[in-house]
Amino acid sequence: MNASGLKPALPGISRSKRLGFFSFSDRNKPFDSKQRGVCLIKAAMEETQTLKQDVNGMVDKLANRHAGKNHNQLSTIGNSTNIKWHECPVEKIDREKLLKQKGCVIWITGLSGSGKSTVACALSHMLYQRGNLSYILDGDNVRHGLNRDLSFKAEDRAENIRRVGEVAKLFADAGFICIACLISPYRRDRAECRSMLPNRDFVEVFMDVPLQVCENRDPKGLYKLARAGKIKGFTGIDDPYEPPLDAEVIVWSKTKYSGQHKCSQMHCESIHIHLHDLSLRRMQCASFLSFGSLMELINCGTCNLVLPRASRKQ
Ligand SMILES: Nc1ncnc2c1ncn2[C@@H]1O[C@H](COP(=O)(O)OS(=O)(=O)O)[C@@H](OP(=O)(O)O)[C@H]1O
Ligand SMILES: Nc1ncnc2c1ncn2[C@@H]1O[C@H](COP(=O)(O)OP(=O)(O)O)[C@@H](O)[C@H]1O
Repeated sequence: MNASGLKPALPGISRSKRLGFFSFSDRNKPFDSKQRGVCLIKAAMEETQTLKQDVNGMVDKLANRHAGKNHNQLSTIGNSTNIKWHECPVEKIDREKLLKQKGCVIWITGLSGSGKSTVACALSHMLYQRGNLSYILDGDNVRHGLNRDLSFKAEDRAENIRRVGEVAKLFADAGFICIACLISPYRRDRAECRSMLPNRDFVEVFMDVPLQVCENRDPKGLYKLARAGKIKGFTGIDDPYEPPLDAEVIVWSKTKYSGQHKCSQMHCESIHIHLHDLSLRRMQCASFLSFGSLMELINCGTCNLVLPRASRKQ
C-alpha cells in the first residue's frame, strides 16, 4: 500500500494518521489471514481513534477561536446588548511570530503561603533570561486595583477568578506567557478559566503544600489571625480549598515527605515537580530540582512547561 502522491485529506493530519495505510514490520512470518485480519481491524480502530482525536482537536481550536464571537450579527453577551466582534488582520499568530513564543496561561493554584508568588517570579525571571516575554497576574496584586471591589466570599472569589481568567486570556492572545497565581480555591472556577482557552494553552500548576507547612511559614501572619478568629473565611482554616484532580504540573516542597515542619535551608531550596501527562492520564515523570533550576517549560510536547537548568538571581 503506497500513500505517495496523495494529498492529506485534512490539513495538519499526516499521511501516517490517515485511514487505510498500515505497515507490517513482521514481514518474514508466514501469512496468517485470520491474524492479519485482526491486525488490520485493530490498526484501523486505532487509526480511527487517532483521526477522531485530531479532528476533535481541530474542531476545538476553531470553536475556541470563535467562542463568543458572532462575526456578522449583533449579539447580546450578559448585560451587553447590540455588540459586534471586530476582527483585526494582525492576529495572535502574527504576534507570536514577532515574539518567537506561544501565548499561553500558566495558572498557579494553592493555599496562601504555598509558594505561588515565589514560583511565578522564579519562572518569570527565567523566561526573561531566555528572552521570553511573560507577565504575572498575582491575586494579591490584582486585588489592589482591578478587583479591589471584591471580598473573599465564594461568589466574589468566583468573580475574581473569572476576571483574572479573562485578563489572562487577553495576555495570551497578545502573545504573552501569562502567569496567573491565585488561591483560586474552587475547581469550577478554574475549569471555567481553562475552558476560555484552546486546549494546551492553559497549564494548571498545583502547589501541593500541606496546610501545616503553609501555616508554619505564615509570612504575613494571616494564619495566626485566622486561627485567632480575627480573619473570617480564611482558605484552609474556615474556608474550603479544592485541590486540582488533573493539573498538568504538581509542585510540592520536600518537607511534605520529610515530615519536617520547619525546613532547613537545603529543604527550602528544593521542590519537586511532576508533569502530569493528561493524554496518558498518568504521571509522566517526576523531577527533583534545585530551586535555582526551576522550569523552562514552554511549548514543549504534551504540556507547556519544561524543567531546565537556569541560574537563580542571588
Ligand atoms: N480570607 C482570606 N482567604 C485567603 N486569602 C486571603 C484572605 N484574606 C486575605 N487574603 C489574602 O489574599 C490573597 C489571596 O487572594 P486571591 O485573589 O489569590 O484569592 S482567591 O483566589 O480569590 O481565593 C492571599 O495571598 P497569598 O498568600 O499570596 O495567597 C492573602 O494574602
Ligand atoms: N520551596 C519553598 N520552600 C520553603 N519556603 C518557601 C518555598 N517557596 C516559597 N517559600 C516561602 O514561603 C512563603 C510564602 O511564599 P509565597 O510565594 O508568598 O506564597 P503564596 O504566593 O502562595 O502565598 C514565603 O516566605 C516564601 O519565601
